[in-house]
Amino acid sequence: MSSPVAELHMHIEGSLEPELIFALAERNSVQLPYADLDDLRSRYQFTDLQSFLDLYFANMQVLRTAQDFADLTRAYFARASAGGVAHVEFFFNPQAHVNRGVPLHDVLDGIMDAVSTSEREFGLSSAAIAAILRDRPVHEAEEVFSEIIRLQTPIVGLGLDSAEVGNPPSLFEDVFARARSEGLHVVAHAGEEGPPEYIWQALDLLGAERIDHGVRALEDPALVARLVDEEVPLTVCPLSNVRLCVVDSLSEHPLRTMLEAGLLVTVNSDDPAYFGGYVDDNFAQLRDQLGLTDAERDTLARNSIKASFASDARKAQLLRG
Ligand SMILES: Nc1ncnc2[nH]cnc12
Ligand SMILES: [Zn+2]
Repeated sequence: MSSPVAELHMHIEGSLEPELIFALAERNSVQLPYADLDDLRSRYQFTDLQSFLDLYFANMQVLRTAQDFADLTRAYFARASAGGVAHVEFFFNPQAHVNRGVPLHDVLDGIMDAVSTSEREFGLSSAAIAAILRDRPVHEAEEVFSEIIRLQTPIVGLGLDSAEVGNPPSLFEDVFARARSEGLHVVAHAGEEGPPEYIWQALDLLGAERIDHGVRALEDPALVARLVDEEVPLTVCPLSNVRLCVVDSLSEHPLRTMLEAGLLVTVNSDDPAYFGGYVDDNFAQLRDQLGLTDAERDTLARNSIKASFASDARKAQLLRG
């Protein structure tokens, strides 16, 4: 029996499986531009982050009600738990829903309803991180964040995602400062497609406690030294990196190099419905294609628990297995 894992980098909207897209389209009378499931699946071929984001945002149009968000979140919890995930901190993109007319409280009610029962229903502790769309105007981020706070939503943190290049962390200093002053954890996607400079900014300007992806840190030895020294976790997503052409293949993935450099690396699924698998699939394919050993898997599992925002008591429980 392998040790339990915490998943720290996944987007709940990225767990929207093709079957659920069709079921929700039917439930909500949404006309899909796909003939059938095969037609939809044939589009899951990406050349870069933006080509994926276009489909990701298009498909989430089927999410309309609090029940839809609760069903989506519970479907992910069930699948993650079956794959050995014992704790999850997941992203959701409030702007992506509010901007197309879904009331924020419906998004939050649905997601938080699933979070509130995850331990009882799935044996999985869970927490939600609101992620800001970095390719949208800064004022929009500030407005949606204010509303989340006004509604006293029990999120655990604020994150930053979407199209990276040309949208540096520096733009969002103020909203991240507010999040920290509200006592929230802060994390940011950086160094996926964007340069190491964006990782420096995420650390220095946003106060990011974890870097999501961060694979391009390897291009900057001074940055690697800092990340090692300060034990900043990197939430790496191997299958995502292959599917978005960040790396050429899993066998060439820098995960082992990162571990050997002393970085606090974790393995995550990012958008599992789009990238060919959940956390357990990532580990299985790393074993088969990168030769990941059981000892390396255990290190990665322990890293994920250490890097989580779970309470010390919950961390100790998870580490005991
Ligand atoms: N891999 C990723 N990078 C940036 N934004 C995202 N949103 C969903 N998946 C993402
Ligand atoms: Zn991501």
